[in-house]
Amino acid sequence: MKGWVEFLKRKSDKPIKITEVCLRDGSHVMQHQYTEAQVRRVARELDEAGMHYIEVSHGDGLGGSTLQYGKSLVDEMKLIEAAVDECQNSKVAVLLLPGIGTVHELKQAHELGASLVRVATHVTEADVSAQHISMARELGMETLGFLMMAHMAPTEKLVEQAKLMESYGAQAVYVTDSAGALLPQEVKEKIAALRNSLSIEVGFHAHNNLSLAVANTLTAIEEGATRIDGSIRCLGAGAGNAQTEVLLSVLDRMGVNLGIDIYKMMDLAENTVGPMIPRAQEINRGSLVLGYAGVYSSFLLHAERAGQRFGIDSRDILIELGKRKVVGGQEDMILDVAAELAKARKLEV
Ligand SMILES: CC[C@H](O)CC(=O)C(=O)O
Ligand SMILES: [Mn+2]
Repeated sequence: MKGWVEFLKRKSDKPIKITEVCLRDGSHVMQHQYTEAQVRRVARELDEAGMHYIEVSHGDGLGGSTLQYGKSLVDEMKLIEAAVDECQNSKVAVLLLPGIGTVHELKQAHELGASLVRVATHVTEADVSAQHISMARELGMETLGFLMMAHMAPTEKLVEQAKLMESYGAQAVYVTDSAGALLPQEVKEKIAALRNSLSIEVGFHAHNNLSLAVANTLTAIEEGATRIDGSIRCLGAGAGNAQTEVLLSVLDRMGVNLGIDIYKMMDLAENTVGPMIPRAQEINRGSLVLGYAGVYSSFLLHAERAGQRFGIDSRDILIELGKRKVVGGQEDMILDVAAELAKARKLEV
């Protein structure tokens, strides 16, 4: 494996940095009901294990605690403050989706000790991140761009959008595989294109809907991605992310030691996070079909309801929605598609 490590060094001179997202992406799974005690314990144990960054926010980012996105049990600012309080070395990160979170919340999180922000937009809408990226830089925060649903844009478009984020001041841009739909070859192509076109770091955020999260993350690293996300025990939306303790174990076997204690991560997964999760994170029919169709997890329930109403298999609805490249906020399309499919089938009979 020495060859692999040498190969990686040629791809990037920057060290790989891991962001643990269970306290943010996992908030979706916890239905935003994290208690302060849970956040304190997870943050403390991650810190003791040597985790580089710990992301803490509502699942939909700062300001996400609303009726529309799900109310948090505990104000996320309180949770951010608690995580900062527990961390001696790990840095606390936050997620911000312009339109959901505002500069006001960003300043508040920064005052409480969050030192890194990822400003997230749909993969074709980087232009809405300009103000938030520049404000975060003014605050002195590490500021990274996060291009969600990356499978929906051709590579040239992704590069164009990442360049916009770079021009606004982002210090890295992530390829975010929100639906867990990217295939290894696509990850390779997208990360390589960004590495060749940007002068900043490139990151990768995987989801495990097609059981490819760890494999895709290794491919991203091989292509020079240095900002990497994982969720311990797969505690992230849908089928979860690259399982952090598994990814770290594989990297260690490959000769890449990131200074994070693997035994401590395994124990944290087993004794702390496992018992906290409402039900085991698995790739069930729902998460699989979301990855297969390439649509947001918020569409699943609506598609199932529409399927029942129109007598159509919800998988057919989701696949058609994927083909039409629907984005979050276009949930009204679900009924249209279901009605169209039902009509077409009646005509066929
Ligand atoms: C809605 C925000 C989303 O959970 C961000 C993210 O982690 C992703 O797109 O994968
Ligand atoms: Mn995610």
